[in-house]
Amino acid sequence: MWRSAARRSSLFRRLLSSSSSSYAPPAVYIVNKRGNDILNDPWYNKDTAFPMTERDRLGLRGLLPPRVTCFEEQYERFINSYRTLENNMQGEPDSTRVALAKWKDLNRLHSRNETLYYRVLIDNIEEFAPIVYTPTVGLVCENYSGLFRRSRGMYFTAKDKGEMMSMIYNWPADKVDMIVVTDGSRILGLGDLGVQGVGIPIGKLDLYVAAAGINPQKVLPVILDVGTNNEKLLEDKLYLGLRQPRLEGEEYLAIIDEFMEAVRARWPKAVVQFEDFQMKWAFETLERYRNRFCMFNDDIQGTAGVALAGLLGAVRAQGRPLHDFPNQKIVVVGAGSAGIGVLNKAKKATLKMGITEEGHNQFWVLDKDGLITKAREGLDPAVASFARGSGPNEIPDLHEGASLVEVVKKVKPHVLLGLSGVGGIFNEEVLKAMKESDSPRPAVFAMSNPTTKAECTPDDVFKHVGENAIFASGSPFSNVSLGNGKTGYANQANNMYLFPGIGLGALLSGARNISVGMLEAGAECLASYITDDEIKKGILFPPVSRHITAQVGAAVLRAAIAEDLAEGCDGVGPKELSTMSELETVDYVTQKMWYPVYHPLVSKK
Ligand SMILES: NC(=O)c1ccc[n+]([C@@H]2O[C@H](COP(=O)([O-])OP(=O)(O)OC[C@H]3O[C@@H](n4cnc5c(N)ncnc54)[C@H](O)[C@@H]3O)[C@@H](O)[C@H]2O)c1
Ligand SMILES: O=C(O)C[C@H](O)C(=O)O
Ligand SMILES: [Mg+2]
Repeated sequence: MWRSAARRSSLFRRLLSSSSSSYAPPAVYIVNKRGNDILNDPWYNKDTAFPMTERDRLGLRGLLPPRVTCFEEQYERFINSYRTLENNMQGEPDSTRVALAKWKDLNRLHSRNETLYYRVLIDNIEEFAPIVYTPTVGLVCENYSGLFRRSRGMYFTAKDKGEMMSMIYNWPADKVDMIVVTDGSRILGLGDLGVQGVGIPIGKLDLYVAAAGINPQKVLPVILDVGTNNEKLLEDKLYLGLRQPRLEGEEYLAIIDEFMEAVRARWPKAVVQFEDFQMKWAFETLERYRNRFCMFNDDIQGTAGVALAGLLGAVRAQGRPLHDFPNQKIVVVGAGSAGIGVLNKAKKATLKMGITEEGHNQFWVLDKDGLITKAREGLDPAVASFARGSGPNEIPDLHEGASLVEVVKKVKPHVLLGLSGVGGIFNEEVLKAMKESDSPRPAVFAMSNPTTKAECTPDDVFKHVGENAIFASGSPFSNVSLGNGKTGYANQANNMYLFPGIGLGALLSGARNISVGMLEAGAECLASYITDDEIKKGILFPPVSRHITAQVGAAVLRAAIAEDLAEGCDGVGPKELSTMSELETVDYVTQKMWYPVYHPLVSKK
């Protein structure tokens, strides 16, 4: 039913005032503990910022140094000590040591005082994302068993079959909104890291808190330890996971099924993000659960939306209209879960622009065996519609298994996109061949993570392809100075621009499941976020922030409403959500974001 604008905005104000706004005075928290138990709980701990009245109320008098400091002083103290650490490590030749030292410093704060930790992270997200997330998180996973100090998240293993329904109640929080789960089988481009892969859900959820304002009390990192096929880990005496080969087939699926059912039983409205599953299980689990649970696979679906935004940006950067996209020649290196996800999404965009299923002809796909053609033995059905044939539209001599350099030389692509997990594969010869691209602004996307697995660096691209090139990578690199005050932009093309907004939009809509339309709405929002001026400079993506997440989240939420998938959240039903204008939805999503401030504490005892 139509409502007047005035009624609508009064309803909207009411909804906002009932939400946990960052601008409202902080609510009082009732605490079930006293004394040291509070200081040892990072959620409640304020360190030296407990006021004297609270120290009296909570049995803290005498347990802390006498001077009460304010939040700002604590913040400054942390940042200063972090800067000292940085200075002390300057000149250290081993960059691994430096990265791990920074990660440990942040991790210690995370374990001690969550309010301070998340404020530091939110305020300095560009500086700290590379430490708590890609690329340092890769290093952390590789060394996890040695670095382990304090458990974070839940571990469900092959030995827990039949127990998960009760185990899930061991998690202390009553409500969980966001779960990121991995089986550790394909951690970034580092392969099977078994139980050590738990670092990935932890890092992804840190971004959920920082960029999407999900309450850290309501996030749950999960590792499903079904064994590992990594021989080195199996022989490592420090390894903390099950020492057995990975479960396969029905045995494997039974574990994942049981976990999903346990989640549904305790938190039926939680959003579950699948992360870093090896290709076969990534696709199989997505198909198995996408219509039954509110879940998505970030590597397939999140990456696809980010890559498509980048591909459309590359069209705009040439001064071409978007409907020119089907004429762009795109070479994709890597036909795994991420590569196939990107190809399917890009093909869908082409079909939307009026190209027929038989008529699309813009992709050349390579995997570890070279160019994929219809002559490939045992052609994977997932890649079949991208396999090159031998018709009149084909470039002669581009045979099955052709090498990357041959393909680039003959195709002269507009875009070269890597999701191969092979560091340096876009070598000098390949990049020099890209210089002959048919595009005036050849684009190179080296999307593999972490940094050591990037297909090339921005320095190589601006040197060998030319200053007009466009560059994006999965892990962060610094911009390149091209002389004469000109900058070569090193964009970061990482699914971190989308997954926080997808999860947030799905959560606030209370969606039954995450549809293609919801994902498309998020991706379209990201693609239109950058202005023409920025695109002309070669800037394809915005810095990750709450602003972009709120926009993406609102787009996802509205799509859920439009598709009648929304059931509402926190007492705000689909009807109320559907009366909000686009702008009001963005405001609503922003206001629902958790923001770290100290709350007055009152003891229950
Ligand atoms: N930037 C992002 O947002 C993002 C998102 C998802 C994945 N990734 C990265 O993409 C990489 C691949 O992920 P995935 O899930 O698709 O892995 P995957 O194991 O499923 O697929 C890897 C693919 O690369 C191919 N490959 C291996 N060696 C090759 C070579 N020498 N030449 C050409 N192709 C080769 C394999 O045959 C396979 O098709 C990882 O490094 C991952 O970190 C990045
Ligand atoms: O984790 C990332 O940084 C991106 C992506 O999900 C990956 O698997 O590489
Ligand atoms: Mg991933």
